[in-house]
Amino acid sequence: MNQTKYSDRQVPSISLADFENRIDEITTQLVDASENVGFFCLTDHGITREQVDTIFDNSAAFFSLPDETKAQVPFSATHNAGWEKNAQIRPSTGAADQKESYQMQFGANMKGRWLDEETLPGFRTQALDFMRLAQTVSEKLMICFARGLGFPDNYFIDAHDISEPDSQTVGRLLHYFPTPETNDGVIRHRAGAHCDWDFVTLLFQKAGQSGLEICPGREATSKFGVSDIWTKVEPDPESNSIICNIGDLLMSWSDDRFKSTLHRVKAPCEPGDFYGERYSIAFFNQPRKSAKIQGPNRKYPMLTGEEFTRNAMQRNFKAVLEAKEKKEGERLAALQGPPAVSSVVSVGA
Ligand SMILES: O=C(O)CCC(=O)C(=O)O
Ligand SMILES: [Fe+2]
Repeated sequence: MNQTKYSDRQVPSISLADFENRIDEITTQLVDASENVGFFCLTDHGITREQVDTIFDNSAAFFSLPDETKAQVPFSATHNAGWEKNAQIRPSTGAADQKESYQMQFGANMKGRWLDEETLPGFRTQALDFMRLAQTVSEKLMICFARGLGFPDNYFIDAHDISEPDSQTVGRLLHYFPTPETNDGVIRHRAGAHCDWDFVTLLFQKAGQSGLEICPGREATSKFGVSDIWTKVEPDPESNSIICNIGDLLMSWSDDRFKSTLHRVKAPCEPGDFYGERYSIAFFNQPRKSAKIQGPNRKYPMLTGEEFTRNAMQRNFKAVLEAKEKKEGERLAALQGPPAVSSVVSVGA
């Protein structure tokens, strides 16, 4: 395997301190980061280290439950919510990520996808409390993005209203399994290269559990940045910062002015890589189903939030199926036997 090429690109750091008085200054910084990098680091965001630790404790408690218990709240591709294990096949790899994840929402999509209180006392309340904190931070970003694009301040906040039953915003707990350090010839993927399809993602990492890498979209020369130059984004417990990235939705809503950026959690395979168990938490800002999505210059036809999300899910699902079909075609060509039946799921931002 060729060695991964790296460079130390600067991920801009943006402080939300004294937000009310600094909105315009923060807007300028956010617009610059969104136009040029697609990733930025938020500090002074108001979520304390203890609050982040608490949700990571809840995440560990959830994932330590037996699979049969977690399977009571299975992932649904229609609702983009629930638990999956070793089931997310990324178009960039055509193979399942070696991880499990649990996606939670505020609205009707979550019906029947919470474990009961006896199984995991306090979990639901604390998870929703944390998601509300992430929403509060997100709404500050939304005001800035609205100003940057010439929309009224509340424009994106209304389109992402989590108190409405058609909210599609997702809090995602992720748990990557330890990877054997011996070279056993098996190629494993943690989170294959992808762009998120949401508005903006807030990512919480744990100290020492590295692996997140980015390849800014304007610099990637291949669809999934396979042999491109990547940049490691290390967790920074000192600053308690949140890593944020622009998703496809905001890219489209800004008429491509802001860039959705390729990223991955690298499958460890080179010296210095982190092979241990890894936990992370992502908060994907998704539009209400009824939101109307169109950029200021109307570059793309108007879509509802429901249509945008459905298209994104289908795009991923289609690419996965095509990858599977291609593989199967190759297998059949070699074997000349009957086709095998298999099932796949597509999940994520
Ligand atoms: O686990 C991470 O650090 C990143 C996860 C991610 O990119 C995703 O779930 O979309
Ligand atoms: Fe992602």
